[in-house]
Amino acid sequence: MALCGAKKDGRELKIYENTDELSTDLADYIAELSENSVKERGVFAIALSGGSLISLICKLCEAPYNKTVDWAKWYIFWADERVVAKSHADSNYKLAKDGILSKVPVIPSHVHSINDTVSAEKAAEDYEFVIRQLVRTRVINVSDICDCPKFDLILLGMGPDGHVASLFPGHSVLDEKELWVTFITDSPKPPPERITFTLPVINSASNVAVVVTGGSKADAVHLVVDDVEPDHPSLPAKLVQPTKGNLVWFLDKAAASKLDGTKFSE
Ligand SMILES: O=C1O[C@H](COP(=O)(O)O)[C@@H](O)[C@H](O)[C@H]1O
Repeated sequence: MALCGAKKDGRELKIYENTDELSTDLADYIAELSENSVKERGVFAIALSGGSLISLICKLCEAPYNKTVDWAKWYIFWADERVVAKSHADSNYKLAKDGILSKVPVIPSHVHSINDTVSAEKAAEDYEFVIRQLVRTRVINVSDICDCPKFDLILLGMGPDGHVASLFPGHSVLDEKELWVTFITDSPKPPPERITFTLPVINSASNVAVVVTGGSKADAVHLVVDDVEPDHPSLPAKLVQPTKGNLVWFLDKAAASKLDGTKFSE
């Protein structure tokens, strides 16, 4: 059961004793959003991240979710991707394919990975083009307040430096306002070439979940959630603030260990 503490800035915090409890609740959360979205729109457009997130959502491959989730209605995207071959160990697509997508009955044509045969710049352009086509046909919903897609759910991890997707602290792409998908060639975390959703796209989603585990991220969680040094040079995770959507942070106790006096109730 989560030890929950409401926090400011519209962030709901869910804190768990361990990653096993977190994974179970996260699977429930995703399954419920999927069910609601399929009821309302007939489809579920979800964007994944890479890294530790994938092992934390693996329970979706197990009972009851493997049978109860309407996998054929899922359209799958990546909030960020490393520009490497899809078969490369660094590929976020490969991580999700091996960990989840190969184990559940998603429709292969609904899985929208990047073009891995072109430059980072072209891969970002191509990916935005694909998303624009799917917005036109409303497979992906559209924001009613800005020119942005409105994903049903974007799942993000966070690095110890506060990066989310491939939006790194102090990087100029944090200021991108027009593009939906952009690229970097100087990622401080290898590999250097990546594509990423921009902040306007992340902040237009109906639901955003930031999933963070481990003591190595406790300082960053504290800086972001407790809003330490409000004028601190932008920590990307702090800039994740959906305009109209819901924002939930899933934390294990280790990641939450440096939060200021949060009161928890079971
Ligand atoms: O490089 C990346 O890092 C972040 C965080 O990864 P984690 O293993 O520390 O959870 C990840 O969310 C992103 O998708 C990935 O490309």
